[in-house]
Order: sequence, then structure tokens, then C-alpha cells
Amino acid sequence: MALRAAVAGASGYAGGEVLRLLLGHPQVEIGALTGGSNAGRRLGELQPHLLPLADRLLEPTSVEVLSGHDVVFLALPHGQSAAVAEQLGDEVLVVDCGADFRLEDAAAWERFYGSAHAGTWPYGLPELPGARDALKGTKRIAVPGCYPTAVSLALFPAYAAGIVEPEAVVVAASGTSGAGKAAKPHLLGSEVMGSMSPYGVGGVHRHTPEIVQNLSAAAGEPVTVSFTPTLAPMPRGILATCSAKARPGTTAEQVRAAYERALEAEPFVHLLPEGQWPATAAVYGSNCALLQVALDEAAGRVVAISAIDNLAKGTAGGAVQSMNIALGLPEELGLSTIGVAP
Ligand SMILES: NC(=O)C1=CN([C@@H]2O[C@H](COP(=O)(O)OP(=O)(O)OC[C@H]3O[C@@H](n4cnc5c(N)ncnc54)[C@H](OP(=O)(O)O)[C@@H]3O)[C@@H](O)[C@H]2O)C=CC1
Ligand SMILES: CC(=O)N[C@@H](CCC(=O)OP(=O)(O)O)C(=O)O
Repeated sequence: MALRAAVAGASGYAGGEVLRLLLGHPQVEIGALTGGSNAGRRLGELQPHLLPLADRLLEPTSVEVLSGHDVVFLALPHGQSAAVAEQLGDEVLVVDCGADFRLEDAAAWERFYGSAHAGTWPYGLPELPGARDALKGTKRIAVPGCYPTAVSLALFPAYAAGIVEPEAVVVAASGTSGAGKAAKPHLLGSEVMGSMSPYGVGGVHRHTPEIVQNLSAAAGEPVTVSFTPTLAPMPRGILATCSAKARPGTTAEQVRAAYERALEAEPFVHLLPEGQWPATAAVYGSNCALLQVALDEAAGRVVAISAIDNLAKGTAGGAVQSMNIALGLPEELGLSTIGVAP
């Protein structure tokens, strides 16, 4: 029997990508689609690539509209999920693409998001140690941020293996869809085209505590992270360049072995052959994260690089993968490791 899934925020980038994946999911039937300012419009006007849903109308985002489904995906701005989720009842699986339930540390939430902490839900990055067990059977999933997905996948094998010191430096480039669909002056084509620029510099980006949370859990001790995001002139993709000081005596063979061990059974995280480096173009539209790692012996640092599609593995793909686990479905159902190129 098909599961009925509703998507709140269906007019946005994350909601649109959830719908693109659900249209290819053999066990899911698409129910209500809701929006904010676009409620009342045809989806085809806003998401013309989702042709099978073109004539569906966006309804207002209300508990009445979202009730009566097996799964509800929330792809709403930060801070809006809790009020909806708490009225949906405990029987429905709620998958929140927003940040509201990702952080365990309420003080960190308040510092970075400036509002009261709503709580913590099982975290939808199945590859992290222990994450699958927490997701099985859950009725609530907090989908990670796109940068935390890329960075945590790149560095958790090193921390889990104990081969690096508890400090990491990350510089990551994101495509512009990471910022959402609502028009923003710094994202106008003329500002972004042909240029890369940093933002959120100096430990102030709200994904910093999420990355710290994930790496500290993998390491079993507090990890500090210097995280610098940059904006790249591409619609999708994240390339995260991450490094951490190697523990004394760590060899290149040990580094490689730690990553092979951590990732060998993962369907969606692929360690490339030695000498081949990840590129965002290779994961466009796919749920795959591509990884490579090297030991910089002169600098004494492990350097790990990951590439993901921020809207796929970084949001909607991670959401569907986690949904599959929560519902006891095969984890790979409806998801692909095949990209679009060139
Ligand atoms: N873009 C990305 O790479 C990632 C995004 N996310 C998360 O997904 C969520 C959505 O982001 P994204 O899709 O990028 O953003 P968009 O701006 O593209 O979409 C936002 C969506 O929320 C709806 N919305 C806005 N305000 C309201 C409101 N007051 N009531 C009801 N609906 C409202 C919009 O509807 P309308 O257009 O009709 O007003 C739209 O459907 C965010 O929490 C974001 O953090 C998570 C990981 C990565
Ligand atoms: C390019 C860009 O602006 N990216 C977004 C991150 C998007 C994302 O994953 O974030 P949330 O789900 O936490 O909003 C940013 O830096 O705010």
C-alpha cells in the first residue's frame, strides 16, 4: 500500500527537490502540497520541472491541510517547523528539512539562531556512527544542514578512527540554491556570476555548532571547528575542503584504511580511487557524496574533500534516505547515485 506524503514549502527549492525524488519513489503517493505567499497558485507555475504535478494547487500551510498523511515533509524557513509538527500527532512521520531540531545544545541554538530552542530529533545523516539505530522506527527526523552533511561525511571517518587532533579547519563552497529561492540582493546573477566570495566568516555561520556536534560525537571528545563558507557561481553543489592535524605517527596507509573501513558498506558515500578528486559536477542531482582523503606529511594534516549536491544528499535525498530507514523500507529506495553531466 502506498504511503501518502505531504510537502510543506512545496514552492521552495528544498520542497521542490523532495517532490522530484518522491515522484520516483515506488512506495510514495504525493498528497497535499502547501506554500506560503504562493498558496493558491498552480505548482507548474513555480516548479515547471515537476511536470506530473503541474496542475496541482498549492494550499495554505495549515495543520488541517497537512493532517491525514503518513509522512509530512517540512521545507519551511527556520523556526516554523515546531508549531506545525507539534499539532500533527505522534502517528505521522515528520521529516523536517529546516534546522529547528538539529542541535542538542540549547545554548548554541539560541546563540546562532536567536530564538528559543524547540528540541532535538533523531538526526538524518545515517552514515554517522549510531545514526541508523536512532532513525529506525522514529516518527521525527531532523534533516541536517547542507554544509554539515558535506563536512561531517568528509571528517567523521578520521575522528571515529582517532587519527586526528580535535581541531578542524573547513572551507566550503556552495552553489546559490543553498540560500533558498526568495530573492536576495547578493544572489542576483550579476553579483554571483564569475565571482566567488566568502560569508559568515569568523565562526559565526549557524552551521558551525552543527558540524561541531557531529565531529565531537564521532571523536568522543569536544572538537573545535573553524568553518568558512563561500558562495560559488553555480546553482547546486558543495565542495568542502576539510583538514585536521594528524596524530603523531599517523601514516598515509592508516588514513586510507580508516576511510575505507568507515565507508565500505555505505551506498551513498563513495571514496574515490587514490589520485582522483571529488567535483560537484559529478554529483549533480544524485544522492551520492564523493570523497577523497590525503595525508599532507609536510604540514602534518589529514586533508579530506567531499562533493555533494546541496539539494539532494544535502537536503531532500538525505530526507528521503532517512525516511526509508525510519519506515523500515530499503534505504536506497527512490534514490540514485547517478548524476547528470556535463
Ligand atoms: N536550499 C538548501 O540547500 C537547503 C535548505 N534547507 C532547509 O529547507 C528549508 C527551506 O529552504 P529552501 O527551500 O532553500 O527555501 P525557499 O526560500 O526556496 O523556500 C521556502 C519555502 O517555505 C515557504 N514559506 C515561507 N514562509 C512561509 C510561511 N510563513 N508559511 C508557510 N510557508 C512559508 C515558501 O512558500 P512561498 O514561496 O509560497 O512563500 C517556500 O515554499 C529551510 O529551513 C532550509 O534551511 C536545508 C538544507 C539545504
Ligand atoms: C549558499 C547559502 O546561502 N547556503 C545556506 C545554507 C543552506 C542550508 O543547508 O541550510 P539550512 O538548512 O541550515 O538553512 C547558508 O549559508 O545559509
